[in-house]
Amino acid sequence: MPKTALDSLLEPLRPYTQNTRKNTILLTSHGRPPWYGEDGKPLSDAFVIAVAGGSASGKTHVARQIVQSLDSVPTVVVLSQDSFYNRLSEEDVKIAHANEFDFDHPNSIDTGLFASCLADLKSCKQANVPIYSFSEHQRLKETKYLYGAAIIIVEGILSLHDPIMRSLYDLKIFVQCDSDLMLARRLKRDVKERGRTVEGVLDQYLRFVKPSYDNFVQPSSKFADIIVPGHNNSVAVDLISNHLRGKLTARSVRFRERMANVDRYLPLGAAGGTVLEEELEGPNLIVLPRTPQLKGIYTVLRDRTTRRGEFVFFADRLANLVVEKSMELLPFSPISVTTPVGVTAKGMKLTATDVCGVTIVGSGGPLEGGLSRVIRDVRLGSLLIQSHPSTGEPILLHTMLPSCVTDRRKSGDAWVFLLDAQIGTGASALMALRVLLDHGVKQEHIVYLAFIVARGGGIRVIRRAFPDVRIVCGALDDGLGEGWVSSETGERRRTWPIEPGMGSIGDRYYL
Ligand SMILES: Nc1ncnc2c1ncn2[C@@H]1O[C@H](COP(=O)(O)OP(=O)(O)O)[C@@H](O)[C@H]1O
Ligand SMILES: Nc1ccn([C@@H]2O[C@H](COP(=O)(O)O)[C@@H](O)[C@H]2O)c(=O)n1
Repeated sequence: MPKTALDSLLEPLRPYTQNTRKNTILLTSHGRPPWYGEDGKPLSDAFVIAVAGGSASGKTHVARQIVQSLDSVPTVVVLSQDSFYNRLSEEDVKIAHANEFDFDHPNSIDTGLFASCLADLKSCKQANVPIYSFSEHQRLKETKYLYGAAIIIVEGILSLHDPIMRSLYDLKIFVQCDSDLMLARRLKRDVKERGRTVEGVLDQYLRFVKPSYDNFVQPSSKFADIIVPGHNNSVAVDLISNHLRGKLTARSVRFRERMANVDRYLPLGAAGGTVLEEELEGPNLIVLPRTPQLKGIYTVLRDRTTRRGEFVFFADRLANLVVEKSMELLPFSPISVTTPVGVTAKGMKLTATDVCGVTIVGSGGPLEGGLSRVIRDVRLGSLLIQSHPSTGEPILLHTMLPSCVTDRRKSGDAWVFLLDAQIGTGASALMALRVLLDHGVKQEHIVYLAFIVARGGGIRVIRRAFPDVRIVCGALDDGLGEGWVSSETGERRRTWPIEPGMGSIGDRYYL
């Protein structure tokens, strides 16, 4: 297949986005296009496929083949039932080591946790999935953070057994394999990969694996939409992959252009521009006061002849001002301190504990220094959002978020400064905000920091979609122009630069 501009963009990220552990595979193949509408709400759930079948029937093989043949679609996650074995007591671990524990009975699975992780991933939220060790017969302490799947493949012997799990699937597959072949494969695999002896494997097979297969696994095949053979199944996998591709194409959205031209379809109302101004100047859009000092900074930054060193100096000054202004939005409480002369002085202390910054890579960088200068040791994360070379739509290529955001127990209390130098069409901003909300961060705990926000355009869409998000910016610019750019491969696409603007702030700051 010829290499596209997007392939080149993704190449350096490959090692970070592929995890081929048996338990969970996260494969971010070609970036994630918008998964929500202009109202900011998710448009559709992730597509969930269940692959059931006996032990060593080839479920993982089928799941991996599907992942491989879907290399051109956004994000595919394989979620294995193995990750959800119940936590065992010390006593039960000993029983398991003596080959006396029944890991094939439905009661051995923490179905509640399995279903809630799957429901979260399906509804586009993150999940912290357990990691299982077959040699220790136990869940490890660490969990695997998963987020952003467009397709989820659930794989496990009992994945079609439970009715709640079944209600979460969009496509149900059963891998039908000859019993002798399954036993032969299992013997080979368990001795080689799971540290078992031949006698142990045969004993476990006769006592637990085979009875469970007959009582629970095979009967669950009646719920399957498709029965796939356990060998020579490449034709079946091709058919399934084509079906999935069709489903995803039907779900793709394009709306950067609509956001850029929002004023044409979102009427301003009878009073002309009045509605626009009201929409802009609500209490949650805070613009720095236009002092001569601030105007001076903007003059240098807007001037195309300003050299890089000077640009960086003034951008850093502006970053400090924007960050300090945004600090007013955090919760403080009164405290007293004793001064060096022994007198009590009343003061204020920041009460929010989990405060972090999330940078939109490239554009948000200049604000990152400002945040680090104002909040000592602030935790920082990043989102890599780029424009697709041919459609121009934002695509989410990588997320690296601070633990207070990725951990569901903390994200509801976290305060996040989203750092992005400018909001133009607002398409990337909408995506970044959706990512934070998917993680459970509250709208009212998000402060979007920008040097420039363009009037009209996407800011109106963002304010309508997420009215409680606070936006702090240095200036409101006139609006958006129209232009064209060419990618490395010669693909031409439309752009909407902010006017008067500062050009590409990230490029001028870093290059
Ligand atoms: N279609 C197939 N053709 C050849 N070998 C296969 C096929 N499916 C599975 N295998 C082999 O069988 C073994 C068990 O397969 P796996 O997919 O891990 O089973 P399961 O996940 O159902 O336990 C592996 O060594 C795998 O390479
Ligand atoms: N500690 C454990 C847990 C599970 N098993 C066996 O794994 C089989 C399911 O995994 P597959 O990859 O084969 O689907 C199941 O049949 C359990 O007997 C185990 O041996 N030890």
